[in-house]
Amino acid sequence: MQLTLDAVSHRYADVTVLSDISLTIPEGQIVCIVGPSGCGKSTLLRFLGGLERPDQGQVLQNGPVPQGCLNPLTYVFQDFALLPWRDVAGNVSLVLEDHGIRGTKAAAVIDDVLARTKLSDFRAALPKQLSGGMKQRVAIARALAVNPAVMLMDEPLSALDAQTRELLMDDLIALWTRAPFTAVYVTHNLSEAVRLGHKIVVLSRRPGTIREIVEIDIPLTERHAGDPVLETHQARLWQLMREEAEAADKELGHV
Ligand SMILES: Nc1ncnc2c1ncn2[C@@H]1O[C@H](COP(=O)(O)OP(=O)(O)OP(=O)(O)O)[C@@H](O)[C@H]1O
Repeated sequence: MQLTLDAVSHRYADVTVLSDISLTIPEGQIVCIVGPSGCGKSTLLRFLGGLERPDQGQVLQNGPVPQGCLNPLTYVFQDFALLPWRDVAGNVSLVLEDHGIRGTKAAAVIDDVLARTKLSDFRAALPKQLSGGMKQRVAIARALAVNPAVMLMDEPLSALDAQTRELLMDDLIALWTRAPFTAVYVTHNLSEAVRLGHKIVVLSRRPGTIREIVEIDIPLTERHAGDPVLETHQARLWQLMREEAEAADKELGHV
């Protein structure tokens, strides 16, 4: 399934948050969204997920959902959002129970997603026994269990330390390579964006408009830290972000 934002604008009271955003999220691609704090990235994600509706413009879903899809638009949050009293398998099972899937059918899905996220040996662990990286793996396993059409990821790695982030990025790339998924991935971290994004959308300061879309056509498996092409892309993104931050700073200086 492909998602399209068509001329989306939105205000909260007297604050215009987003202005005239038109964007396509193609099936099988990871689209990263970067931009200064408060420019409307999470708001955009809520519109894409149908949690809120924009004042103007539309969010369109085109094409069929994957076979066996239980929840077409599934979120992965920064804070993992796991139930502390349920073990790893129980947290994944919850989303299946919501759809009436139990017993051997549920067990097969749980086994599959835990294997894909390297959690098979931790199925009986409680969240408090897991590191941050492992908790986020559980959240990703839970998202995969519903076989979503699009994963909406709101800064999924930003609560993790740098080494864990690297490992999780490798895991996401391995998951995508095995079975390409569609994702919208909000991040502040430009090195994450150039490692994971097929397309990187740079939003301006509030009201968020599309400043530039950077496409990177290097296969995800060939993107390595320190790659000069990726560093050039990252430098370009930083230049754009810096201009926005400086402009925001100057505006505040005039208040
Ligand atoms: N429900 C709401 N009611 C009123 N204002 C809101 C609401 N949700 C968001 N805002 C405002 O809209 C603006 C954009 O918020 P949003 O969280 O989408 O930005 P963001 O780019 O994700 O920010 P950050 O990078 O800091 O996470 C902010 O000024 C925020 O205060």
